[in-house]
Amino acid sequence: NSNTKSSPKSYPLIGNYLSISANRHRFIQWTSDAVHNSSTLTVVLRLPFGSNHVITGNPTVVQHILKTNFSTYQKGPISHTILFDFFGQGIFNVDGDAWKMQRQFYNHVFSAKSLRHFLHVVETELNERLIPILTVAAANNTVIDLQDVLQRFAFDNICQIAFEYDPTCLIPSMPHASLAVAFEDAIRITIERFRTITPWKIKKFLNIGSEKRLKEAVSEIRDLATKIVNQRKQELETVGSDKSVDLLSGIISAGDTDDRFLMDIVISFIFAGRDTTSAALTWFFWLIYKNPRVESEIMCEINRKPNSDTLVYDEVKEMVYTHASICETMRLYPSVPIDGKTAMADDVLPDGTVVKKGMMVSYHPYAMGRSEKLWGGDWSEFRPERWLEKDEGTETVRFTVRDAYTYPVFQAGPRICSGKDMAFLQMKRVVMGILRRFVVVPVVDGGGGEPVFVADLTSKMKGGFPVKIKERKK
Ligand code: HEM
Repeated sequence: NSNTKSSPKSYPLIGNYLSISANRHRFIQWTSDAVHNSSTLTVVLRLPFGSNHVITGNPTVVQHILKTNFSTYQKGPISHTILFDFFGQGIFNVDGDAWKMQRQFYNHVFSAKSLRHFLHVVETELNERLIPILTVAAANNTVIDLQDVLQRFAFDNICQIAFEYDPTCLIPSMPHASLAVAFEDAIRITIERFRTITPWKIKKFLNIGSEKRLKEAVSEIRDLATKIVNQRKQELETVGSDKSVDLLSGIISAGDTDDRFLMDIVISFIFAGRDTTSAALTWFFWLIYKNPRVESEIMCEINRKPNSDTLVYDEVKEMVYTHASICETMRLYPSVPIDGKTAMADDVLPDGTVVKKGMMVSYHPYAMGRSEKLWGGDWSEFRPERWLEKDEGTETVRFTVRDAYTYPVFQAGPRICSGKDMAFLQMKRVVMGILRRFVVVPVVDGGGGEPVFVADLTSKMKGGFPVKIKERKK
């Protein structure tokens, strides 16, 4: 790429394979550096045997692939095959009519009415499960893994809203660890398929190594999905579909009862809901620990709210400073740090990069959030104020919406995350529920250390997030 000041070293036949392989475990940071080093914020990775992977952090290019030329940039057949064993025909792995159909159901599920119901589900899980667990941890001064706790919280939550099924992951005995590990392994191995040139199809055929593990993990996850599907079907037969607002009931009632497809829907939903909000919240608690001024501002906002266990929807919506702090967290640690499409036809990107049919073209929210060009010289500062604006006359603070293509943390365009509003509602309510009662103190010395960023598909802390919980002094 002629725009690149210092692009990764490329060799005939193998392209950038040596650099890619050496940086496989820090792929996100490495590609982020490469994007920053490019004057156009776009780089082309040369893959073995002449295929290329375009990675961009350029908002104009992002808009081009996610909106203007939406039909050219799809999931595509290669990605579909790689993801199929885990995601099947779920929304994350389909294009065209199959996508449109599922998208409509998701839109229905995330209507304002169901968001109100969802807030109620969050509050129940918060008051009956999360707060009691944190209370015990505070009383006993124990170290807990907050990343794990938040994932369990999100898992229970999403299953209840989407399928009216309660997997009871977040209870004091912390059960179902093997299911969580199965999810983790399945995602990691699936994503590794994109980043190795080891022929995973051969390993799969021979049922060896990581592919053997993937098969086991997927089978364990599908067992849970089958249980959920059967339970919903049975309940619909006895109770009828009138009262059900959940996603799965909607699809079953509309006449689609192919079990494999219903399971795919369950898996995609759990995936979307379990890892994304918990990843953002995990980094949020780390960043406010490092920035006590921000925590104090959030506390002022929380203390202005009525001190009740149940809050009305509008009260949670109005928490602008908390909202800004979560946006700021995801600028530095976007839950999905990189996300890819496949070009379905030859094209030229607005910055001049030539794209050939079949090439992967990814946008890189992690690189974008850390770009001086896009966020200015203070990009590394955690400063929620950059999302806020004061109304001159009234002195009220308002949230300012940023251009979705400069901040594509929820993707943008027609396939923008359909759970975005729900995600914010959940995250803000959890932040409020935890901070009103407790102070979260990361265990940095004596084993914890500074968190290490790792990303298979979502931005995690390597080895978890060990914290102590203290009761907040009134
Ligand atoms: C912090 C929270 C979240 C973030 C940052 C986030 C981010 C994203 C991103 C980047 C995509 C595009 C993925 C792709 O290329 O296929 C996406 C899609 C999607 N998200 Fe979220 N998400 C979040 C929470 C949620 C939640 C809680 C749900 C609800 C279960 C959800 C449901 C979906 C769905 C259904 C799609 C597919 C949309 C489509 O393809 O049309 N998300 N999200």
